[in-house]
Amino acid sequence: MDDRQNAEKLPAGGAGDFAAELKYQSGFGNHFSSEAIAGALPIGHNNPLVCPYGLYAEQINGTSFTTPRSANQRSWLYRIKPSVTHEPFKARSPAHGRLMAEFTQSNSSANPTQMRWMPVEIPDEPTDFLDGMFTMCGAGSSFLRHGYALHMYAANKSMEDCAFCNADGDFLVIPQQGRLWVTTECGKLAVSPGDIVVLPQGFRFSVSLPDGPSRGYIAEIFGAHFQLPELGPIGANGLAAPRDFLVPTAWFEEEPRPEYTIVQKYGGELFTAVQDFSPFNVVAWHGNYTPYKYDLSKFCPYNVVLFDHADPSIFTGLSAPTEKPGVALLDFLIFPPRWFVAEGTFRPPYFHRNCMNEFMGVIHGGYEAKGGGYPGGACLHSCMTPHGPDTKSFESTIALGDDMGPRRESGTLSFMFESALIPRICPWALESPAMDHDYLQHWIGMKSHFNRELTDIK
Ligand SMILES: O=C(O)Cc1cc(O)ccc1O
Ligand SMILES: [Fe+2]
Repeated sequence: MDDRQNAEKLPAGGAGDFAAELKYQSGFGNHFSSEAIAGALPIGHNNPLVCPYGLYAEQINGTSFTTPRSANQRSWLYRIKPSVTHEPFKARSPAHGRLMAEFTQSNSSANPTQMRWMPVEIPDEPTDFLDGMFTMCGAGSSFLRHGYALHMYAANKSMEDCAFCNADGDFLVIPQQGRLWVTTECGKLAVSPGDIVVLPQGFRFSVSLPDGPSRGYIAEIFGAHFQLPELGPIGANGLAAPRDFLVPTAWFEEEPRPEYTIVQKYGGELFTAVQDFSPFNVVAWHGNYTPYKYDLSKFCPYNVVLFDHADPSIFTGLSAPTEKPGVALLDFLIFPPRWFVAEGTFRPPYFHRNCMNEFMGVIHGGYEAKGGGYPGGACLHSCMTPHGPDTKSFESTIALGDDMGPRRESGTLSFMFESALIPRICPWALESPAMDHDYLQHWIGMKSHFNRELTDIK
């Protein structure tokens, strides 16, 4: 339990601190409701002729109107001014240049090589969350509502007088260094390394960096939303529990904001629209389409208790499905601190070739295979590209022989995204100074242990 109790969380800060005052609602996919002023939420009516306090009613739909009820997602926001009250959208100048939402032969590369990137440098020049984001790889198209993009970010300053709105897809953000204070239309979320936050398509949000230098990972999915995985024979409990997902409570600001900019990502390009008020003017809301956060230390891992190595799908925290049962558009797998107890078993991740595509990152500590990993770095093993324990891990595991005993891997937290869609790599990711060109060296020197006399398995 020690990692969970001592989970590295930064102090909450003093009076007036963003995080200290926050209240959340708990649950996954619930029909939530919240009001910042008592009586602001119309009861028994979504769209009254006149809303309480003269608020405007506005619906945000995260699924088509006609999506079956079990998957339908929408919320009603009661706001001081409607979102439409803004100047025309214009292409942002300068253009961003390192974001992609449609992966084609002309803008990105097919490359099956095992790839690893060292931890990303945080820039010296003032850079906010939006400008600090860059796409690493992805597949499919936002326009066709099928695919994903994997981004990283490295930033050092808060977004000011501007909110981001992603029309392309849902973001799942994984801070690795530095807290994120995220203001959304549904309220505020304080997110620390070790937490994740999901910002669904279309919600306006602004990110402050209370710790300055910050970096992390962002997965974006087009045309799907994350769900909790089925538990099958695991039973009714285990892995990520619905009640550990936290949803904000209504918070609003009403002061005029003469030059407030909405930056809309649409087809991977950025557009800006100026308005004279804050988009965070929602006094009350209700619905099941909301941002949410999750503390990864709450994840309850299951695994083998006698022998062999479970497939990593046992670590699925959230899953965005395709139309094929059991085939993910993007699974999010959590590798938390845990016990290794399997007897007579080669415990590190096995040698593997997968029809799926695997992208990994490290939040803290290391990862026991593939030349280790570094916090803030990343690696990609695409469809059918071999990977597995590096020479050193293989030899040292074999050398330990039978008497490994139960061993606790502490102080570690890493994750993997797994997708059926083959990623294309962005040119700036291939040319990045963080690219580890020696990655394959980790498997050099694997020697043959083939011996016709060795007939028993241990
Ligand atoms: O390290 C990896 O690449 C991920 C991974 C984990 C695991 O437990 C088994 C196979 C596998 O590919
Ligand atoms: Fe794998």
